[in-house]
Amino acid sequence: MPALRISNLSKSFGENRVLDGVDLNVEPGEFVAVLGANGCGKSTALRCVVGLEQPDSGEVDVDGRPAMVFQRIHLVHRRTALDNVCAGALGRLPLSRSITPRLFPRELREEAMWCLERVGLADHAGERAVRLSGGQQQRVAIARALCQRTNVLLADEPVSALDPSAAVNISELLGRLAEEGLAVVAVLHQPQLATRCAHRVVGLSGGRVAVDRSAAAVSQAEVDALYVPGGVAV
Ligand SMILES: Nc1ncnc2c1ncn2[C@@H]1O[C@H](COP(=O)(O)OP(=O)(O)OP(=O)(O)O)[C@@H](O)[C@H]1O
Repeated sequence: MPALRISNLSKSFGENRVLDGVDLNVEPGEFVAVLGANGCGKSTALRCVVGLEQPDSGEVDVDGRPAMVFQRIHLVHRRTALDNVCAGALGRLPLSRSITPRLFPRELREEAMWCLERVGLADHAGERAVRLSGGQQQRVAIARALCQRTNVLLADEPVSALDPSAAVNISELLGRLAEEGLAVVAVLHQPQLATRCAHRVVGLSGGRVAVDRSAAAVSQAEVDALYVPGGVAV
């Protein structure tokens, strides 16, 4: 059964019909990269999934609550990596345990440590976020999303602010997390990273899914057509 099911999703901003019947199913264990030209609605689609936008019509079914990471990494800079990851659990902690990080329960700290291990950053747990590199900060943000105990991880341009090597590392990490059982959907602006690291490539164009293929099968012409103004995949 899909961990994420998007059916006939439509969304307009005024006269601008951004999404016009988007369908997408993502299974546990799958890493789907979403491609498409600027303004084609990639972020809007993800934002509809997490509830940051209200769709006009269509349905979104998620197994549990989705978690999302962004291009701009919103960490509390003066706190440690571990405290930032613990913050992923704030939604399920009683207020009295969440006001100050010193009150984070021991079990939560252990869970957060495990999340840091999964993203390969356990040895930086005690470091303040501000001292970490961009790639390391994005790992912390991903660990924080894992600490939300999500089954569906969404990432909106998670590597756009990173240098090429960090971008590959984070994309490969998303692939590994999918292989551990998460459903992962990431908006990428680098088609070559999508075909290298994702299992499936979905291209949006004209408000719809124009390409939906395994990363191994998608052609360069199909990808190129997504970036032609008004273009439709070949
Ligand atoms: N809150 C909003 N109000 C009005 N228009 C919006 C709003 N959010 C997005 N849009 C418009 O919807 C369209 C799709 O935006 P969206 O950010 O989803 O595109 P995108 O594919 O993620 O683009 P990019 O690759 O540039 O990030 C754009 O024309 C954008 O200006």
